[in-house]
Amino acid sequence: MTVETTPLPGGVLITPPRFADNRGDFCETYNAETLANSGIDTVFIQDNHSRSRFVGTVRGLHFQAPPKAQAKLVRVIRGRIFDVIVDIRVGSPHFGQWFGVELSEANGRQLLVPTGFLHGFVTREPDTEVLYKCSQTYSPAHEGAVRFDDPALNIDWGLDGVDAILSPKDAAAGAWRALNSPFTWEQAR
Ligand SMILES: Cc1cn([C@H]2C[C@H](O)[C@@H](COP(=O)(O)OP(=O)(O)O[C@H]3O[C@@H](C)C(=O)[C@@H](O)[C@H]3O)O2)c(=O)[nH]c1=O
Repeated sequence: MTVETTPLPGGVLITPPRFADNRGDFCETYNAETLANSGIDTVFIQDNHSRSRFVGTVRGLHFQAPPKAQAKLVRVIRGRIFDVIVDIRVGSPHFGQWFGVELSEANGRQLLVPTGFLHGFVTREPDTEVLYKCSQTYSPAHEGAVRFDDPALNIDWGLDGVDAILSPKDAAAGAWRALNSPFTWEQAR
């Protein structure tokens, strides 16, 4: 398993090995023990699967507030996404900074999204399917969102002229400057 840090401490890229033979290939997509050996001991209690029909579908930027804050382990089983995290831990030296990476069926990469981050992605292929594990269950009462294209965040989604497709909820998401983040850097350390 390859474990790579990202410019945002806590955000980690994980690539489990694939073993190919004449039948195809095999991969352990999740192994708690292997992850723990790399210092990742997050307990995941919910699995999600989203399917997006069109290129340019944006889901995000989302978080859940404590006590329902979620860490997520994100991967793609069909197609491609550009997956984005934003540090919203007040007092963090990286507060307001974003990091994005392509996750695809082909590259088998997984992004660990820690608590204290916004998360969102844009699809780069039609019929893209994303699987992710969550460390907390879904709680609409604790949900928060920030507009994905807020100029203050200046995220390069790579849309290249493609119109973003959003849920009504995401289209109505608030501005970055209006976010009252419930996360602090101190708690995260
Ligand atoms: C996220 C979620 C949604 N739902 C329901 C609510 C709604 O009817 C439908 C679609 O929900 P949403 O529009 O919130 O789905 P979506 O926009 O895909 O939301 C997800 O986006 C990505 C980026 C994340 O990081 C996730 O944590 C989650 O926020 O599914 C659940 O039942 N459980 C869940 O865990």
